Amino acid sequence: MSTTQQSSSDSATAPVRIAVGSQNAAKLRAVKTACDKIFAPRTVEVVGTSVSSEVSDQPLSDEEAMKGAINRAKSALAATEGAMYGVGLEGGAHQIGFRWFECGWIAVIDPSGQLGLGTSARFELSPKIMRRILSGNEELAQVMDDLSGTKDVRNNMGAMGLLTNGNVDRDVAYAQGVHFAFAPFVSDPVYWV
Ligand SMILES: O=c1[nH]c(=O)c2ncn([C@@H]3O[C@H](COP(=O)(O)OP(=O)(O)OP(=O)(O)O)[C@@H](O)[C@H]3O)c2[nH]1
Repeated sequence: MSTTQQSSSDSATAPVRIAVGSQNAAKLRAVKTACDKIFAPRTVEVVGTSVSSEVSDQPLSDEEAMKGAINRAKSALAATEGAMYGVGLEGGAHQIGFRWFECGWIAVIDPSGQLGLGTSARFELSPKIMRRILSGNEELAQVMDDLSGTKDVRNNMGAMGLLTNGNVDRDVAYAQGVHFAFAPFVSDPVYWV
């Protein structure tokens, strides 16, 4: 076997390394679940790094949450040697009429700078929760920990899990958003160019 054949077959069997801009366990589970499907039968290695989102701890618009996801994806890719993609996930609230909702924004970036964006499904934030977020400098995770009497909801089932009685946990909802953010990289280019 020639050297060229050897190295191309090695790269085809090496794990696909995905850099994630967070060490949040629910976010890492979401990326692993989605990427195992996207890249099957190849093995996927998810590397989580703590990076700054460069937006507020509790984004209050889709635009801000999307920006946070992009910033995280770029920083994760730059920080992780050998990564094929950087992924950023950012939870954020947004207002529609008089009501408030939360969803996760997901950004995927490759070394050429190509960007894909997606979101999880969204859920409604009650006026009781929003009053605390808007008036008290609290982020959603703190309010949910306090109201549920549990600790570290953000890394586990998330507000999504608490509000659906565990039927749609944060990692499950975010995994769908990861699939949508990978769409430009995995679907027929006829839809994009
Ligand atoms: O969309 C969501 N679905 C959920 O089920 C959920 N449960 C808690 N939160 C909270 O929403 C705020 C922004 O999220 P966030 O991405 O900025 O931060 P995070 O602290 O969770 O992770 P990270 O900053 O360590 O990566 C933070 O208070 C999160 O904890 C959720 N958001």
